[in-house]
Amino acid sequence: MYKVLVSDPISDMGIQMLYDATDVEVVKQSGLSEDELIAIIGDYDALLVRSQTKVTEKIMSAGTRLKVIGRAGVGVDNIDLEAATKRGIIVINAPDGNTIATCELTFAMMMSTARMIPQAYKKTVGGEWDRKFIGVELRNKTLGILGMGRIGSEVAKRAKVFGMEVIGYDPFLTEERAEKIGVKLGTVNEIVAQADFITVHTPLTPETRHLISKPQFDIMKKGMRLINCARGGIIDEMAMVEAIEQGIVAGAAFDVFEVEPPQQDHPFLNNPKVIVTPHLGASTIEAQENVAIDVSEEVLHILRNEPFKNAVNLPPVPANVLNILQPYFGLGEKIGSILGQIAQGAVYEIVVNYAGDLIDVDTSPLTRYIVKGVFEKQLEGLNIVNAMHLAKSRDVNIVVQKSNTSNSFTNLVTVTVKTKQEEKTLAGTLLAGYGERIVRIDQYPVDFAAEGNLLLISHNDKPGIIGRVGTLLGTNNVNIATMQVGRKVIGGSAIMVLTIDKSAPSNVLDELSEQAEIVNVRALTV
Ligand SMILES: NC(=O)C1=CN([C@@H]2O[C@H](COP(=O)(O)OP(=O)(O)OC[C@H]3O[C@@H](n4cnc5c(N)ncnc54)[C@H](O)[C@@H]3O)[C@@H](O)[C@H]2O)C=CC1
Ligand SMILES: O=C(O)CCC(=O)C(=O)O
Repeated sequence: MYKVLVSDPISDMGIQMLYDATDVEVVKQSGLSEDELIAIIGDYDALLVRSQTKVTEKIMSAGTRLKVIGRAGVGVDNIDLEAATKRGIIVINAPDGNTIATCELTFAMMMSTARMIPQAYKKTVGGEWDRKFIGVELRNKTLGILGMGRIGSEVAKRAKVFGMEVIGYDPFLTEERAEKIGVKLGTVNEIVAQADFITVHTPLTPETRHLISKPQFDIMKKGMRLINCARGGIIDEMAMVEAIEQGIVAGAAFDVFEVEPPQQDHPFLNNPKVIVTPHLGASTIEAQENVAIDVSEEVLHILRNEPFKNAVNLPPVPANVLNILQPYFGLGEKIGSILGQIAQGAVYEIVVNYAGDLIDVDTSPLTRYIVKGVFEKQLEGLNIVNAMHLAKSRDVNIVVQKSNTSNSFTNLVTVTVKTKQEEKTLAGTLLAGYGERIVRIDQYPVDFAAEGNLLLISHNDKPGIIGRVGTLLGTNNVNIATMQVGRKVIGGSAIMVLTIDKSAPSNVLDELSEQAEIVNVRALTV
């Protein structure tokens, strides 16, 4: 039974599939302190959070069973990603579910600051009939958008409908895409100098921290308005207060703060030109359901060892590449696993060669599976998130090669594992109608499906050996399911690959090793 802890308020409707899963127990407990979380996290396989829970390294190290942290939302700045990656904890988010909610809040904030709706509301309910709130129209104004991802692009579309001119900046925004959504491209400073309204939609990173600060306020159009529904700190709060005092900024609307919640004496809170909300961008019924559904689905996939898509601490794999590579993941892992079990000594290099169909795509996700396979019997807590990190931290050199030809195979994955004592090579392919096949061990051609208990016996190709191995296993009640013999030349060295129904006891392995003409015996499980 997998145990999932939900430590922030997350839509019950959205996580219904977790409640419904017969292999999952869900516990909801919000508002825990770090120490309280540390005390209980050891019982859980998954942790689901929004933005309140700060998932620190200490919490993760207490979470000895933790496989996945699910963030029901976009930003993962409340999760220590580096610590998660080191421990092999997969971090997933729900990047699409709250785009519209946040975009619509941004628009509401822009209109509110243009027409001073909250300020007017406050006076009206306070009994004052003040009609001096003269606002500005959005039509014919210039909107600058910093960060043209999901939310920024949706804001741009709506701004166009309101008759605004839109200038955008995003290092990944191409001219073609900008043209398609009717946005002019500009640099941060060009935007700052021209815009009547500016809204930011980037993550908070070292590059975006104080993206708008004193130098930008100095060149801003007087009387402009600013909106931040992304992350506190993208706009320098103190520099903005000064810019309001200097009449540069006529109004601002902030949903997010450098420190949340802000202190009672935060200068925004009693400034009549600043509208504030308590980080409500994603707070719609629809968005909360969407993100909870997305994150629950992914958590279930990860707990059940099924493929998943939104891991934040793994490089993204485009769908077209994933479609090509996914069928090879199992094969790659098995090749790695066999090599990891048969190679004697500490591995210092893994050489992977991709041939045939595989040479045209970025194969690094597949390489992760191979590396994971090599070390899976040696390193506890290893998974595809931390496999490369753990290999590199042990100074293992990973070399990836690609070749056009693959002899008679349409695709071929060949892996060599090097230790101080020896080099071992295995090649595998996906054969139409037959699935994953291992087709070479060292220099020997073979053909078998790597599954269950295997015996690899290196021997000299002499009459009677196969019979003796069969008899010895039979008399010890070890049933042989399949047998393959590979050799290069008659009478030379050869290899025997047996799949057996249960693992052979060590005395049987010793007896096998002692047989004349048998060079070595290696038992493994795949
Ligand atoms: N207030 C709230 O409740 C919510 C806030 N957010 C925040 O909004 C941010 C944006 O969300 P999405 O649009 O879904 O993310 P996204 O990943 O689709 O877009 C972010 C964009 O920022 C761009 N970017 C990164 N560095 C930049 C830089 N130095 N200058 C300009 N652009 C840069 C990226 O290229 C990307 O296109 C999130 O990172 C999150 O922090 C998201 C949802 C709700
Ligand atoms: O969960 C929330 O309400 C915050 C949403 C957010 O900031 C995000 O998704 O990045």
